[in-house]
Amino acid sequence: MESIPAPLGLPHGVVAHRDSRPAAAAERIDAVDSNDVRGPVGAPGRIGGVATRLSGILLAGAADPDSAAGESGVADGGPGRIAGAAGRIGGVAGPVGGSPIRIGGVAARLPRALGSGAADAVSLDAWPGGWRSRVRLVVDADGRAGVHRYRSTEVIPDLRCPQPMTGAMDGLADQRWTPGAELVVAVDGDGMRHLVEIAPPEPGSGDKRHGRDRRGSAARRGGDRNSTVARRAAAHSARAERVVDGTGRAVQYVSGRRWELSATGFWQPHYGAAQCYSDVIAGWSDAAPGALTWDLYSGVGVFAARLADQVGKAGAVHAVEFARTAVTEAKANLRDLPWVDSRAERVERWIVEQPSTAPDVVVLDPPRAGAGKEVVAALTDRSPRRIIHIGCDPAAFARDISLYRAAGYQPVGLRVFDAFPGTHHVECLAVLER
Ligand SMILES: C[S@@+](CC[C@H](N)C(=O)[O-])C[C@H]1O[C@@H](n2cnc3c(N)ncnc32)[C@H](O)[C@@H]1O
Repeated sequence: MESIPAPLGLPHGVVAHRDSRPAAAAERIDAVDSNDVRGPVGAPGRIGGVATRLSGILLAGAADPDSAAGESGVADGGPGRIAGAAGRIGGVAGPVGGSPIRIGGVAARLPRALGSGAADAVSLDAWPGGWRSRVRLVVDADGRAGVHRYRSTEVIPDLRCPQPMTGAMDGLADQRWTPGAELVVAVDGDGMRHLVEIAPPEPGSGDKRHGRDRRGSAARRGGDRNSTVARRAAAHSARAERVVDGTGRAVQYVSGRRWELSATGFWQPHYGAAQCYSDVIAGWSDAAPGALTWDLYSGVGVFAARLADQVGKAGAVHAVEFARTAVTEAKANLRDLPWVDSRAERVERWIVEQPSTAPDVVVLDPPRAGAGKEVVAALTDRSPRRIIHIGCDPAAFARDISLYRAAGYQPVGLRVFDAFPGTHHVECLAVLER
């Protein structure tokens, strides 16, 4: 287990009120009041319960690979607060008020739950004004941009939020948009803001988000992997996009390499995350020249590029991603690295078709619900020397790690990043070996 000191003193002193819960990574949080940030708009529940629940989920998830993500079976720990600034993940200062329950406990318990040593829990850099480079908004019947009320389709036309990067939301509240549309705001690596309006879904297109209260059963359980994927696919399918600001083509940089991608495509939302994770991965992977490596759930190939640098042209990187646009963009952005093979396939289908030849290093960065049993089983059957697994939901992450452990892999390094300040999500990265 490597040991890297945790930087303290985040500029964002995020303290949650006891009468709210922390927002999820994709959720907007309520307006800042001095040092306080409230949870998602209209969310019930108590903050102390959330911290306890998270810890419980980690422990339950690690112990039981079948345990469901979400809130089931974990006790509410009563009132408490998540500590601010120095008390965040990996911090040493105590909580600001009352209870010892704090998010730092999550990081402290994570390695125990995973059977590893102490986590190196650090924060991504933050600058005053916000960390979020990607924001997705909805438009209400009156054409006002806003966000959904927690677990509801009701649109709250209030854009005050401390998360977005400076300037990202400028002017949006003053304009009227197409009712039922979505707005994507992306601030790219050149500091350019791109604003894209995505047309409302066609009636009967399969996108139920505007017709169904998200308090439905799947949402209540946290959503299952397939329904989430299907819903997102439907949400993105064949909806006209209108570029309102910028070019609609975001330019991003990682380790001196330039990417150009659709502003509505996936990029790590914290402006510093792609570089940060890619550095951790490059440090851990240590792939030899000529080695075979896989980048699963590869997006536009940010991690594939780092693996490609290590294995060189005598090696191979298989990058697997199901979003066709992202794969087209990966091919274009990595065209000088022809030993990267970018494929538009579902990981769960692709992986079972691979020969038993052991890859040297495999990087997995699945969506929030995690990789799951089938993928982990197929992967561990092929006995890679090293697996690097990434997840922003500690519960799903712990469940996946427990699956690796059951297959004989152990975490030998673990990093936790507070990549979504003001939310209960943290980015967890583990490197595992047999
Ligand atoms: C968390 S993102 C990571 C992307 C990339 N690693 C990065 O850092 O930019 C997860 C990616 O997995 C893709 N994805 C989700 N489910 C998938 C599946 N079943 N098979 C292949 N790709 C999938 C999504 O489209 C998304 O690009």
